[in-house]
Amino acid sequence: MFWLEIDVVVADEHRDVVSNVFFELGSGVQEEPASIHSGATLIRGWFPVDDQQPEQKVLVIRRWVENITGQPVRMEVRRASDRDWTIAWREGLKPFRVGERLVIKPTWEDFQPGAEDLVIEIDPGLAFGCGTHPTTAMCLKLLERYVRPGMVVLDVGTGSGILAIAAALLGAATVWAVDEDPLAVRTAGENVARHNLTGRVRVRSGNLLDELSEPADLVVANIVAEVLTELCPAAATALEPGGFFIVSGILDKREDIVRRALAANDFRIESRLAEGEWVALAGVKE
Ligand SMILES: C[S@@+](CC[C@H](N)C(=O)[O-])C[C@H]1O[C@@H](n2cnc3c(N)ncnc32)[C@H](O)[C@@H]1O
Repeated sequence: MFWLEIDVVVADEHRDVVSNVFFELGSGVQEEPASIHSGATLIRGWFPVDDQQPEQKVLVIRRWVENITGQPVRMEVRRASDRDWTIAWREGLKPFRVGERLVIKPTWEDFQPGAEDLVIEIDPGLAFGCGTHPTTAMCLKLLERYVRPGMVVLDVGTGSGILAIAAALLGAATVWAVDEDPLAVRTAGENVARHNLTGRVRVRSGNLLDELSEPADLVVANIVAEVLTELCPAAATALEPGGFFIVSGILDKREDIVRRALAANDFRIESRLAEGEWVALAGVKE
């Protein structure tokens, strides 16, 4: 594993959202005015990457940033010396509640649960998904609303595994947790094992949508809008009529393209949550 130092210049209006995404992708973040571009900010982050797959990490980061800015961005990428940015970041993270019953507890913090609480002990490690990002929190709330005991759930882009673990704690019989990033697959596997859920939550690389051996009752994906639209046809095939597709990672200005792709694949939108610029939708397969 090594670190990449990445600079990106964005208009000031996008500064907070891009910084937040850098943070959630496991990076420390520095911001400074980009002097040659008035009204623009240079955002610098340090990202841990797998030795085999640096280009993939850069591609994921680029997708996120361009999804926010709505246009191609110039990114400068350098290899950086080791530094443990995760330590300062970890200190800020405390147990917190999402929805009615779910509690997110960082592994290194203490928490006394109530009788009804479902505690997700998470170490995001090098993957997205410590629960603080609005898109993750909204997916958790929608899972609470839609997961029923015995369901087969597919979590596409599992990151830290947080949504897959939540689905299992909410009663899903089988959860497939998949990600194209090998660091996420490793981190999710560790988080699932910590909950003794390895029998019910199966972590795999890839997206599995095309090769699932049994129909799913619910698919959840917290990925940028463009990727969600690409996933819609396969999600429609994986789900029986009446099945649910929960999607987030959608900026409000991109909501239209996701709604269109859902409608084109016979999903009727049943729930919409919004927080800041982010949107989550739940569709039912007709
Ligand atoms: C924003 S993170 C979501 C993590 C977690 N599910 C959450 O809600 O906090 C998106 C994840 O999707 C993965 N990903 C992106 N495109 C994918 C695809 N086409 N198939 C599988 N995984 C994908 C990324 O590697 C990343 O781990």
